[in-house]
This record gives sequence, C-alpha cells and structure tokens, in this order.
Amino acid sequence: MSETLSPIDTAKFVAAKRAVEFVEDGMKLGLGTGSTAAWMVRCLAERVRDEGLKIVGVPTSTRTAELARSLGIKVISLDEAKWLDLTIDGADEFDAELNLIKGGGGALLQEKIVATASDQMIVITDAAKEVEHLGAFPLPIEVIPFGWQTTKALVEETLGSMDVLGQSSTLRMNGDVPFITDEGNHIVDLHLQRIGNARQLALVLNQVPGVVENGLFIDICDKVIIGHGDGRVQTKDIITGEDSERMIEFAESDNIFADL
Ligand SMILES: O=C(CO)[C@H](O)[C@H](O)COP(=O)(O)O
Repeated sequence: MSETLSPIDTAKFVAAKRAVEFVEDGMKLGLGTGSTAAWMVRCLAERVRDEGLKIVGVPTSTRTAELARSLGIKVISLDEAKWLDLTIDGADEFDAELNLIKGGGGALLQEKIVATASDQMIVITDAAKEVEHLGAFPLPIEVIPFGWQTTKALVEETLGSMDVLGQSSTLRMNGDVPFITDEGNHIVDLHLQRIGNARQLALVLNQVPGVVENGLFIDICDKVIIGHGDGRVQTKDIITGEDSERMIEFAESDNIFADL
C-alpha cells in the first residue's frame, strides 16, 4: 500500500485518516497524545487547511498542543471549551468491551479528563493492541512526588488482594531521572500480566492516597478504529454494534507527508 511508510505507520495513518472523517464543522475536539494521535492531528490539520473545516482542539499534552498549533489548529483549554463533541486518541491495549489501558506516553491524566468530558471517544490503534484480557501492557498510575515510594508500596500491597497475576511496580524513568508528567507528577508502571476485574481495579487504585489517576479507561471509549499495514481499517462501535471494514486510499504526494 505504501512506498515509504512502514506497515505500522501505515496502520496508524489509515486509522487516523478514517477517524477524522467523523469530525464535523464547528466541533470542539479532544486531541489525544502519542504517535497514532499525532497522525490524527496531521490528518485533521489537512482537513482544516484544504476544506476550511472550522474546529477547535483541546490537547491532552504539551506535545500535542505544540504539534496542533504548528499545523494551524486552533487550541483552547478544556475550561474554555467546557464540553467536547469528540475526543480521538490512541491506546496501549483495548478489549472486546472497548475498555482500555492508556498512559504509555505518560499523558493519562489529561487524556482521561478530556475523554470523560466528551460526548464520544474514538480510539485509533493498530491490531496488535487488541487483547482478550487487559494487563500485558504495564498499567501506568500517576502519583504525586511527595512520598511516592510509600504510595508505590501501598499500591503493591493493595494488588495482593486483587484479581491480578503480577504485583510488582517500577517508577518510570527518563534517562537517569524520574519521568515527570505535564502535571509535575511521577508515573509508576504496574506489571500485572493479566487483570481479572479491570473495573474494580480502576476504582481501588484511585483510593490509595498519593495516586492521582490510573490508566484504565472503563466505559469511556465508544468506538475503536483499527488500522492495518495494507490500508484496511476496521471500525467497531460498542453503542451501535457496527463492525465493518474498508480500505483507505491515499497518495504519498498528499500534503500531510510533507510535514514529517
Ligand atoms: O496513552 C497514550 C499516551 O499517554 C497513548 O495514546 C498510548 O500510549 C498509545 O501511543 P502510541 O499511539 O504512540 O502507540
């Protein structure tokens, strides 16, 4: 399908391209974070530039805000927008109920706030992220720096009574120093292997003092768009029951590839 894009980038691109077809004039949009979401921002910018589409975006990270602004998308804060029509974001894992693990890029807190403040959330992804049970991907939790080691120990103790296989956790690092989120917090990654009851775990984790938020997105995502390396996209919608597939045609002479 693509001469220069790798199969994984083709998969991310076609999922993003399909997702922005759901964007309508005048919409207030949540803009996700990560490499797949970056494709979505580029595809959206193309529609703004070529069709004169009028939208505003609420980014979920400083990275996404910078990319969106640089491509001519008007960026506003969530408090200015108050409520959003649609959020489009990536994910690290999704299951058959479209429950997610997010936060691989460390933006889970803003991502969850923004997605929850939206009428609809569409997740764009490649097929490798579909799982039967969430948990193979380390589950990120955002913790405040004060007493983080105590928080981490309390979380591990809590996991001992939960329906999960693993109970170890690691502080996420950025080279030699702890990773710092846009909110000035740390990320602790939980190595659980398999989560038996994601809904219960999401609630219990947020009860531990020092935990700000966890990367389990339960009942937040409505639709998932799965891209493939040959240009196919599958759309699964939990509300309408849609499960469809089609090809996305694109030419690498498109404006969008000049931005890379
Ligand atoms: O949750 C996220 C960032 O916090 C990302 O959406 C998630 O990590 C997927 O990223 P990518 O599209 O680069 O695989």
